[in-house]
Amino acid sequence: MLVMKNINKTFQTGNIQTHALNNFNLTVNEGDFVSVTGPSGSGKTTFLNIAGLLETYTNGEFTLDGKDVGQLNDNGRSRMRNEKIGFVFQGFNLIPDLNLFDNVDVPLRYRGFDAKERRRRIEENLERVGLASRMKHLPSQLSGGQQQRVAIARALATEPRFLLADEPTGNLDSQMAQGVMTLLEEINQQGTTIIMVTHDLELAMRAIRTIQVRDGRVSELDVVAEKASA
Ligand SMILES: Nc1ncnc2c1ncn2[C@@H]1O[C@H](COP(=O)(O)OP(=O)(O)OP(=O)(O)O)[C@@H](O)[C@H]1O
Repeated sequence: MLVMKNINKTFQTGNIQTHALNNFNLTVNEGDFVSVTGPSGSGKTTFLNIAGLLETYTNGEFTLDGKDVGQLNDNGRSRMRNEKIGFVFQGFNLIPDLNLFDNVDVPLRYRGFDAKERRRRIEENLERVGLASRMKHLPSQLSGGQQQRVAIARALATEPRFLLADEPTGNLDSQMAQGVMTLLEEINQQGTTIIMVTHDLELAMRAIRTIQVRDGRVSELDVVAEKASA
């Protein structure tokens, strides 16, 4: 469970202060699929980076699975991030010289799993995203949608509780975007909590909850959840 209470984030650039988050409040429960929409510059990526422990916040309360994130130092944050969080980005961020197997292996090597366990996780997760038969291919030999699937397999290989996705379909045409969204829904149904930033309202509305960020705060909550239970 992720709880943010009155989170503020101010960036200082020279003399200019930017209040990226202003008393941002959000609770994300285990098993949620939350989509985050809102205008450009409203604070969506800042929120996601704080939620994913990539960035610190200026003040407020943030607890992740009951742990007070504000009490953690850099090492503590990294450990928690490695343990609990997987990321998917708009640009896939695959390593071009490595085949799919080796791309998914990167975070597993980093985490120190033995070769047998790594192989099990790589095969299982490439299977999950429908690319088990392409393990020896390079990213450049795949479509954009397939590359994003590999990035999702890589994120899932460490078995994170939370999958955070920043515009995961932003580089994909509509059909591929729908396919990636369907995959994310399956992953969510299998138990991973997902938070996804997107400009695509149609995709956003497919999530269990849709929130809108405006001027660094949550302005509207649970449109879809209300609709679904109506
Ligand atoms: N490292 C930084 N230094 C200074 N200002 C920043 C930094 N990162 C973000 N900002 C500012 O914080 C505000 C929120 O940015 P953020 O990237 O979170 O918005 P966003 O909603 O994700 O936008 P977009 O939809 O365009 O990606 C913006 O005004 C942005 O310029």
